[in-house]
Amino acid sequence: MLDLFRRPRRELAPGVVHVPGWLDETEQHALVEAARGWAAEGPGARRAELPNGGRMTVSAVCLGWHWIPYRYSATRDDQDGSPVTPFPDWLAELGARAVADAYQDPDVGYRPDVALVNFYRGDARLGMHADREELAPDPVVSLSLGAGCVFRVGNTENRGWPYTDLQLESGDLVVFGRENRLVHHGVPRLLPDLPVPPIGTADGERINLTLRVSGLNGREAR
Ligand SMILES: O=C(O)CCC(=O)C(=O)O
Ligand SMILES: [Fe+2]
Repeated sequence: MLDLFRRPRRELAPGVVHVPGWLDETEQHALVEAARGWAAEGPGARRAELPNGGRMTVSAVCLGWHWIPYRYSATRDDQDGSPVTPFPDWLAELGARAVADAYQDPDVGYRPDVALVNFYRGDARLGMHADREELAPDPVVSLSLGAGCVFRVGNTENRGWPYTDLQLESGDLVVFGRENRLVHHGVPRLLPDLPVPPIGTADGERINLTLRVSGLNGREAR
């Protein structure tokens, strides 16, 4: 169906692009299935412990490199020490297509090797932060599935004002890179009352994947 009322692609700041409804329902469903598989593998998803002793409210599993606040490792050092789940080729190809579409540049080369797969329920939220553990300057690709949320895009200087709040829905793509690669961002709350297509998420559940280029090139992280 010709979707005349689709929310338009929007560049929020240089290098920060929101593409609503980028994934179709079939692709969303496949990603939810894949996320369930990764979350069930080995020690599974976990709420990572923060340096202050608290735990994140978001539960996550990593692909390619294991992210622990705030470093990468080849092994799940905060779990059973097993090797991290490999990053699949098909996901790298999806990431390349995402960046090409968001930046409207078919020749943009993008080869992600890390994914953080985040599971949100209820009051789960993500405080303002910048993704700065990567050594490469390439953009971050964010794919949203299931329940909607408020996504806060701030500035590169600090975690506060100025910022813009946007609504992310199932299937939405956000890419942030270029001069805003280190922009602060976060998820202050879910929007569980928005309609969600039947893609296999539970009531009120949101799944988000961020794809990144680690720049670690097979080297052991710090
Ligand atoms: O859940 C989101 O939309 C953002 C996730 C995020 O910023 C991260 O994993 O670093
Ligand atoms: Fe992030």
